[in-house]
Formats: sequence, structure tokens, C-alpha cells
Amino acid sequence: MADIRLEGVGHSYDGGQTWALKPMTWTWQSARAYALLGPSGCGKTTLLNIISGLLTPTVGRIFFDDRDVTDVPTSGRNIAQVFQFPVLYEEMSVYDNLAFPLRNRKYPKKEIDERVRQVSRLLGLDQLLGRRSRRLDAGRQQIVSLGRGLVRSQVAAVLLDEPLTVVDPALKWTLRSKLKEIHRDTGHTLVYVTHDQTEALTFADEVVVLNDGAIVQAGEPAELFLSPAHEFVGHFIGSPGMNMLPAEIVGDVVRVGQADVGLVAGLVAGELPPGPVRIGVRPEFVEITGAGRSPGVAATVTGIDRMGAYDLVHARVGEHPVIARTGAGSPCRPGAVEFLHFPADRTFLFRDEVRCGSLAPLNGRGTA
Ligand SMILES: Nc1ncnc2c1ncn2[C@@H]1O[C@H](COP(=O)(O)OP(=O)(O)OP(=O)(O)O)[C@@H](O)[C@H]1O
Repeated sequence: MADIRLEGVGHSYDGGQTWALKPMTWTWQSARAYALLGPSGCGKTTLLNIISGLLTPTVGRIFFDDRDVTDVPTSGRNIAQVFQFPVLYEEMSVYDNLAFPLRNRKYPKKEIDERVRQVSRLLGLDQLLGRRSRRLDAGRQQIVSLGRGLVRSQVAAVLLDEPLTVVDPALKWTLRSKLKEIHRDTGHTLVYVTHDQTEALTFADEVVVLNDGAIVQAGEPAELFLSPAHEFVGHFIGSPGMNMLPAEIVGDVVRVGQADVGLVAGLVAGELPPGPVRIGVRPEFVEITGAGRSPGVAATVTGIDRMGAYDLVHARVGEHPVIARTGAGSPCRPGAVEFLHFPADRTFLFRDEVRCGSLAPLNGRGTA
């Protein structure tokens, strides 16, 4: 296991005209389980291939602890990589496929047998060990591929590129928790690429959110949900994503339309000049209140989704859509005007998509 440090690493496939990965400095810490989360085309596979050595970055250096591996080929990096689709020797048995990475590196026979049986047990492959891999369905073949990636205990890191795509949805949950179990056992550094927020949030110690070739935020799942540092994280994580509304800083007050919604609390005291901002608040924290309550923003209800355990109340503030998640059986009716309250500790301010502050309570000041 090693810390994997990227120093100014970036990649362009077209000679520098566009950057699939913008130059970044970032450390993957030894023995942590990371999810690398982002939409299609944001640079996840490019980043993974740079770590494994399948791709040489256009700029920057890569270190495994203090060893500069930028020019070291994949075979010299001691990385295990699992791809989206099975990579197996089809004519070999499941046992031999699992044993292959260990035999290749001349592990003692007894250790090979122990490791193969350990991984096989964890992944539910015991009954299939003697079966030829070609005879398995694609999902089972992928589980064997996963096993091959996890069988070596001494690797710098295990990189998993959307490894559960071809696996039956019902099995995914089980496999994800098995992966966590294996991670606890081996202490591998794991980087798990996915575009699925549920997969990322349920699997990782730390989620790294990539958008448009850049890391926009990294943190524990709860931190990304409760305290997004970038509008993209607000949208991408959560279902539905964070509400964003145009607002204005006037003096030390934040105003949506004509309504004061809170005092400005900048990340650095006194640093937020007046002018336009966007406020972000998750549907889970928007409160629908009586007309008299201050601060409140008038909104017209446009529809209600009855989800069973809860309701999603859709409304408009001027032209801007807002969703509030309420308990089941909301009395709101389409066409009615309601008042929305944005709790100060759950409402953030954004400029140029980056969080620049939050709300503080009005404490009786302002108008609603
Ligand atoms: N071999 C290549 N040649 C040219 N452009 C490429 C190549 N591989 C990737 N790209 C481009 O680089 C950008 C990042 O691609 P990458 O595959 O790393 O993203 P990703 O986040 O893994 O996407 P996905 O989730 O769809 O696999 C995309 O715009 C893609 O079109």
C-alpha cells in the first residue's frame, strides 16, 4: 500500500487544445476506500489509467510514496485494475483464474490456495471454482474478474472502473458490502469509479467528485450532502438535487425577490461584496410555512408527487422552480400560494458556481 500523489497531473488527447483532465494536485491516501464520482466524459477513466500507467499524463508527475513512477510502465507499478467488463482466461477454471496473478508473481503454493479460497468464499464463488470461466454468465465472470483484482494482498492500490455494470442489480448490493468487507480485511487503497451516486455514497470512506476534468469536492458522503462546496455537487448528489435560486446581497442581507431570507455569512468575515448570488438549499430542508412567518418567500405550488413515504411539492418562486420534500399527505394544492422558509444553517450562497458563504438568521431584522 502506498500514498498515491499526483503533482500537477493533467491530460490532453489533442495536443493541448482541450483537457480531458485539467492539471491537478491530489493525494490518494494509503488504505482508504475512495469513490471517484462524476458524469460520463468527465475524465474518470483517464485519471484511473494515469494512476495504473496505461496512460502517460501530458503534464505532471506521479509518486507512490516517495517513488516517482511517472515513467514506470504498468507492470512495474504493482496495481490491480478491474474493468467494466470481464477480463479472464476463458479456458481456465475459476480457481486458476483467481490464482493466476499470484502464480505469476511466484507466491508460495500454500499462500496461493489460502488467498484463492478466502476471496472465493467472500465473493460466493466456492461452488464454481472447478468450472471453466467460459461457462459462466457475464455477471459471474465479472465477479471472478473482481476476485482477480482483489486476490493479491500486497498491491499499491486496487482500481475499479465501474466494476458492477454487468452484474445483476440484486447482486450489486451484496457485492458492494463484500467489497467493503474485503477492504477492511486487506487495507487496500481502493479507487472505485462510478457515475452512480448511490454506489459511491454507500461504498466509500471518501467520495471524490469530478466534473469537466477537475475535482470539485472531496469528502465523506454526509459532508457532500450537507455542505456542498460547488453547485455541481449540489445538483449531482441528492435526489432530487439541490434547489438553486437567484438572490441578491444588499448590505449584509440576502434577498430573494422582495423577501429578506437571512444575513450574509461569508466564508471569510466581511468578504462578500453586494451583488447577485445564487442560494442553494436541498429539498429536504425547505420548509413550507404559514403566510405570516418571517422570513418567508412566496411561491406558487405547481404540482405534488406523492412518493408513498414522502411528498415532493413542486413550486415556483417567480420563474424559478423549487422543490420541497415534505411528509406524506401534504395539504398543499396546485395553484395555491405558500411561503417557503430556508433554514439558515442549511442554506448556502454560491458565486461562479463555487460556495462563497451561507445564511445567518435575520434575528428579527429585514422584511418578509
Ligand atoms: N483515447 C481517447 N482519444 C480522444 N479522446 C478521448 C479518449 N479517451 C477519452 N477521451 C475524451 O476524454 C474525455 C474524458 O473521457 P473519460 O473516458 O476519461 O471519461 P469518463 O468520466 O471515464 O467517462 P465514462 O463514464 O463515459 O466512461 C471525454 O471527453 C472523452 O471523449
